[in-house]
Amino acid sequence: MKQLHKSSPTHAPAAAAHAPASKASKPSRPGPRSWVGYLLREQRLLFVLLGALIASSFFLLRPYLFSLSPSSHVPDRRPLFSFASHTSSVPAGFHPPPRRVVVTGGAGFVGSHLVDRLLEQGDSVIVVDNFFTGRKDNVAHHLRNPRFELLRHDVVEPILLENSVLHLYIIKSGFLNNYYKTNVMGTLNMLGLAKRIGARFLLTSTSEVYGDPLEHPQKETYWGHVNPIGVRSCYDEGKRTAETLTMDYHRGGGVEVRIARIFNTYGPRMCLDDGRVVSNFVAQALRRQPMTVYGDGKQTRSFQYVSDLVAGLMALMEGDHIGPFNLGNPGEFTMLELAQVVKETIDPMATIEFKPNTADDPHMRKPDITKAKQLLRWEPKVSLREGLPLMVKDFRQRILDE
Ligand SMILES: O=c1ccn([C@@H]2O[C@H](COP(=O)(O)OP(=O)(O)O[C@H]3OC[C@@H](O)[C@H](O)[C@H]3O)[C@@H](O)[C@H]2O)c(=O)[nH]1
Repeated sequence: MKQLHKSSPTHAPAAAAHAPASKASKPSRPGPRSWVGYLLREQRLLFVLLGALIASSFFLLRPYLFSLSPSSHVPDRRPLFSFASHTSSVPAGFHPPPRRVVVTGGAGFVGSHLVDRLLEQGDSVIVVDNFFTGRKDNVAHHLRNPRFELLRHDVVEPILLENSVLHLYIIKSGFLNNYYKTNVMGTLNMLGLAKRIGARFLLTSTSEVYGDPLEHPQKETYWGHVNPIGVRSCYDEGKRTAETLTMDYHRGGGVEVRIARIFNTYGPRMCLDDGRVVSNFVAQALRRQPMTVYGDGKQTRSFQYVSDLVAGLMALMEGDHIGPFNLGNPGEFTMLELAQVVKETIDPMATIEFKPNTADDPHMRKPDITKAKQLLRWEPKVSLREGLPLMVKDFRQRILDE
């Protein structure tokens, strides 16, 4: 622009010399031919084309320039999973820039399924995982995808990243000493990140917040029955604190948050040896070992297939409601009934073996999902008998590969 202005004085006398003649010989409104003549004289056409080129380059390059600029920390307040192009206010053909979603624990069982879904819908995903229980194999099929990044990092330490944050961490039993610290410090660090960059934050909480419930089935309004100093407290109290922190950052810090309370979930990619009941029974039956039933086996749980959970998490992120929402399958089974389903699915000759139960084990658990049905329009679709064979296929392959 400056160069164009600078060059104008050198041409000014020539332009002035032509002005009276054209005024005298032509009517006040110049016709098309005079415009053509005007443009062709003294390389004016060149300047017009140059101007058009600069303007169009600016608009074409603008999204890239903004995304590269370190000063572009403009809070992105649009929903994380935006279907904005479907709304009437957006011009047809316009596609919003894809989102960058951070999934902590994204190489884990649930996390990796969520990552599949996010990439499928066009988002870019940064997986942050410390690989304590997550496995590179779970996301290996994305390693060549330019919209996928994998970072080895423990969320207990702060991390500097940009754009949308989706917080998911699933930690297996066996790292009990780290539970509370990870739940609290990890949540705090990720909430800090979400606050700094104005991103939406999803906390994957758990049905464990209800403890050994005195209300059955459990509604989100139930405050729970938790032993604060018991062996499970590092997990259930850790998640309860994580919920508290999340609401605190929402109320005090204006962070846009969502909370899911996840009930027992199973499916392909579960850790073979995470100690959970479905993975234990399936792996034991496949290895022709007795299925270990803890206690009298009459305690109940409700088992949800992983694709149903992912659909619920997506609906929660896309929706306008903070939650908490119970995400689980209300189908309720005793552990003896579960053992029977596994037996029928894998091996009719499978046996069971009773073992002492762990302390404070909840006697029953079943989600009331009325709230999620009404507000998220979500409910699980896959029954235990439909979902279990899909998990067994994956487990059989991995056990064969051992
Ligand atoms: O081999 C086993 C393992 C477990 N069990 C029993 O199966 C029941 C379920 O135990 P799991 O360890 O699978 O799961 P829990 O219900 O204790 O916790 C689970 O609940 C909700 C999730 O958020 C948690 O991540 C998950 O650990 C318990 O009653 C347990 O005693 C067995 O009978 N045999």
